[in-house]
Amino acid sequence: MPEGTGRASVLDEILAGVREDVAQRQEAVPLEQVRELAAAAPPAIDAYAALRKPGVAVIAEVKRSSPSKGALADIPDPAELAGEYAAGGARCISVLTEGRWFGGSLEDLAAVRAAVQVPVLRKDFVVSSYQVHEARAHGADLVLLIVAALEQNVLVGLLERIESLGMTALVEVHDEEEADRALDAGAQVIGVNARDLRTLEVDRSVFERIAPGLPNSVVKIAESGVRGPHDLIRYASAGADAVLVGEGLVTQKSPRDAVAELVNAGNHPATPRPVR
Ligand SMILES: O=P(O)(O)OC[C@@H](O)[C@@H](O)c1c[nH]c2ccccc12
Repeated sequence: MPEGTGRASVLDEILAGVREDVAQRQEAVPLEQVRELAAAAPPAIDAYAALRKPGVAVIAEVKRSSPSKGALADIPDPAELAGEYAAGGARCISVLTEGRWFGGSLEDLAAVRAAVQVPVLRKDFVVSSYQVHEARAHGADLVLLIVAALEQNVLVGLLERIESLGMTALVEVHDEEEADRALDAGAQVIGVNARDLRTLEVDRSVFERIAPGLPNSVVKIAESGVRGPHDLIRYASAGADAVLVGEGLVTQKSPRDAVAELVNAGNHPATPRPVR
């Protein structure tokens, strides 16, 4: 609990629910069984390589609702939406699998996996290796790890588990201290979230502050707050290899065109390239 507030942060509340839900799923399907399903899944796609290709990558997110905005879009068929995203040129698809606040599920992840060829991210509040095996069993290539939610030793353990299953960890940070922890843990793909998960406030300058301190070998992803091409260009100017976009796409009449517009901006000769 943050000092002096007397109330858990949003992140703490979300994590408490996630722990309950994981415990329930583990009752129903024991770890051993999920491990076997993960081992039997087709191999993960190399997301690091995909995100390092030229041009600013667009990671398009399947997101029904959020703690800050409530309901965003119904999304009756996540596979169809993911297909639209891929047709628009999305380099990667992010699928929220948290149910209580974001309206997602592992079924959404599996449906999206079956519908597209590009890497797929399990976007959730991962706190145990059970969830990492679940991610792989449902076809994930990338798994989000949120530094603010994890003790350092747990972060390191989960990152190793993700890599041991052939997947890539997207390690999310919100300040310099968290960025140092991500690098210490060995993160190769770092997402800077403009939204503070404790307060839900969006500050797009956070990426500009943190990105210059990250090594060139690290894939740098600007997360949240991309409303259109101008935000992508702003993040690209600060060194973003990729942007992760949810609300700005699910609320569009044509998510495919909206992705294509972002991809075009990211490929434009005037858009700054990341330094390698
Ligand atoms: O909808 P936006 O502002 O485009 O944001 C997308 C993504 O960055 C956001 O959904 C997100 C970033 N990190 C998270 C961690 C958990 C849940 C959600 C997120």
